[in-house]
Amino acid sequence: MTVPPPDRSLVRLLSDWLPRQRWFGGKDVPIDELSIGTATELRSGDPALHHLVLDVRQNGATDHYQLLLGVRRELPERLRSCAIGRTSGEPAISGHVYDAAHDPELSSVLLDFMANETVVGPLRFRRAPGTGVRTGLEGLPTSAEQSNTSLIFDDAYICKLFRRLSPGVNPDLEVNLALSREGCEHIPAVHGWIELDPGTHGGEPVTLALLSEYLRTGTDGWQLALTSVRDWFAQPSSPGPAAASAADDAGAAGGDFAAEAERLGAATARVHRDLAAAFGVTQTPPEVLRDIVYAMNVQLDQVTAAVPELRPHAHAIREVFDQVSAGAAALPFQRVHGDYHLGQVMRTDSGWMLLDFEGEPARPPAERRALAHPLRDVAGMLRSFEYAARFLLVRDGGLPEGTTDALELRAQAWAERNRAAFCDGYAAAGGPDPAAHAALVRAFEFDKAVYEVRYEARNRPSWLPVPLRSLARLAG
Ligand SMILES: Nc1ncnc2c1ncn2[C@@H]1O[C@H](COP(=O)(O)OP(=O)(O)O)[C@@H](O)[C@H]1O
Ligand SMILES: O=P(O)(O)O[C@H]1O[C@H](CO)[C@@H](O[C@H]2O[C@H](CO)[C@@H](O)[C@H](O)[C@H]2O)[C@H](O)[C@H]1O
Repeated sequence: MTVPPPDRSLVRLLSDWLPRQRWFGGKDVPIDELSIGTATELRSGDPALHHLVLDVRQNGATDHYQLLLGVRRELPERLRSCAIGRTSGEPAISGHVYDAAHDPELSSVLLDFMANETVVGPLRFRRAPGTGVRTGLEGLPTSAEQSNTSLIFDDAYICKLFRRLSPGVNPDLEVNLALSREGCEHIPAVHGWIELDPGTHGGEPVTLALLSEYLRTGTDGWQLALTSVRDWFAQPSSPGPAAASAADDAGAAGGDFAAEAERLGAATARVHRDLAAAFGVTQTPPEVLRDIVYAMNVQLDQVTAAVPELRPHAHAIREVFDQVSAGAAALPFQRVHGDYHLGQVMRTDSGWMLLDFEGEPARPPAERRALAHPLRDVAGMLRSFEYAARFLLVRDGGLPEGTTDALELRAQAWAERNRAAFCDGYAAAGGPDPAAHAALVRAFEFDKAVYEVRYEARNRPSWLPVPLRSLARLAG
């Protein structure tokens, strides 16, 4: 017999539960105070559904997280894994409370409200102009490890609930709507969104969720790339000098990804073209690039202080940054993806689709929407080819003794071949040629790798060797 959990106040339960969630951004800092900013009842009865905005104070700053809170008198077995606890003394929210994103009976309310453009308290449910939203569908969260939580409704829609809320319109919604207006073929259609009226605080509505077309025929770029790397690792070794034969054979191996990488490069260039058309291009003076390099150095200092394993590479990284600063010139800046990697793209029947224009989750909102050089995205994807190639080498504590060196060479060959194919596709489709801006791309790559070191140290410590190993190689 299971012993029922003790009754506790909702705020105390949430303070215990929140730091254990993958999407919680402040895991490495203790919570000083948690309070409920807004609570909106979306459905009464048993089960009931409440929308909460949690104000979480850490290190003197307050972040806002949203939570769909389910409340039931009895918690069925299938919902135990998302239990938060049992509340007492809260007349409005009393009973077993849990993360209702995992409860299809409750998540269907979101779709119904978007279809009908319902307004409940400060919450506004919106339908995208010229589209419909089917009702009565139940949503279940994807199994993907994410910074947000996405619910799939009957293979028709995917609804991304932004967990950490930023002020104003979320760039993912803003960019997707703008690209739709440009007729961009490389994004899924937007069907609706949910926003929070800022009320007496003024300002723009805060985006809470984005409802998009579910790409039924889509396969995640990361999974496709990993399959290709696995095939490549499984090929029998070739005779001849190891490095040369590895590089030559990366093309001949089964599951070659290079043609896909090239098409992905072309799709990326076309999305950059549409972003430029939608938001404009600004010629920035050299000082802007020097400011960016300054910010790269600040991040490097912070991450080096927090993650000692980065220290041996810091000097070499700084030299790459300084080189760009010294040769800074005027450059065309525009809106970009901002957190571009293989997990953000899907291969469908009709080609590559780009997802998640939210920018890097750890960066402040203003930085995420800032104009940037499009090669910053290119560098992000180049890092991702490195990640895919190296992931199998460090997974589960690494490979057996003796196998690592040969596979390192193979991993490197796979990464090089696909990085080159991606850059060729990008330049051929009209993007700025990465080869002609090699120093800039290298600096962007190093900056991204430093970001990844912090990201992995905070979120997936067992992955930390992936960016560290490629930094060791890139930094020489
Ligand atoms: N429109 C879509 N159709 C099918 N799957 C999708 C769609 N959008 C996202 N996904 C899946 O969900 C995952 C995470 O989506 P993403 O927008 O990147 O969320 P997050 O910001 O939380 O990382 C993607 O890697 C993809 O597997
Ligand atoms: O997709 P998110 O917006 O949540 O982005 C964050 O998480 C990513 C991992 O899920 C992280 O990406 C890093 O790991 C990927 C493999 O899982 C790899 O393809 C990327 O190149 C690497 O940067 C991303 O940095 C982070 O912001």
